[in-house]
Amino acid sequence: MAPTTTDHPALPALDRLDADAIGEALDRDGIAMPGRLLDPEQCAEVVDLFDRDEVFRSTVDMARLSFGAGRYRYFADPLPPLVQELRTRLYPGLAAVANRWAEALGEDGFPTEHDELLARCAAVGQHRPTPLVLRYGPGDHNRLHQDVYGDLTFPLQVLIMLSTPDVDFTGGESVFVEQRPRQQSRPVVARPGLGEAVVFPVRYRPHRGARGVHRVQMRHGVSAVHTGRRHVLGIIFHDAR
Ligand SMILES: O=C(O)CCC(=O)C(=O)O
Ligand SMILES: [Fe+2]
Repeated sequence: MAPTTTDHPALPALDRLDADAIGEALDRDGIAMPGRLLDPEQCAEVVDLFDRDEVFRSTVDMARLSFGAGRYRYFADPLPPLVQELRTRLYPGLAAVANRWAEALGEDGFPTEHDELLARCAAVGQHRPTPLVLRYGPGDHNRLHQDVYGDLTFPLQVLIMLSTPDVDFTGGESVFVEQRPRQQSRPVVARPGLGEAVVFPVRYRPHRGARGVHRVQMRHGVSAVHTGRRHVLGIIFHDAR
């Protein structure tokens, strides 16, 4: 079992996360930026994993699938300890937000602990881990998409920037597009710094409008990297079919 203590020295920032503030930012802005979760050495550690074939279960050439351009790799089980700990410890606070959303939308809720979510995924045939690392070079980009991997979708995900914007790369903004019923799309752009996280909806979030609560759909992607290399760690909480 990976450590799940709340005082693990490797990730002190996780102890300071404020789930209420994250929920408020998501409701207001569509995304939340809770600050730096990984220090520069930890970012470098995850980037270095990218070239180690044995820690990944599969690799996607984004151009081949018309997803954009660049490469990403899904970690194999067991996840590297840092990734495992991020996924396990980020989950409970986000589950509180997810459950508030589920209630607003009249949907089924989610368990309070991540291992229980994984058990539910396994029960519907979703066994394969979804955390991934993405690498983009000049011209590479990621088309707007939603990270759905089966019937069971946990509604929030997290990306962590592993490179330093304007130093390691230029361009490559994280782009989010919201779609409300009968409205034009709303773009949101994030430029997380090294080690910083962005929390965002996988598919949609509830919004209370004049006619009651409705779903605001969201897709995310990345604008073209102009120069250098951009690495990102993606933490998706449900497993894949
Ligand atoms: O590279 C990014 O900023 C986004 C990566 C992505 O699609 C994800 O984390 O799900
Ligand atoms: Fe994604």
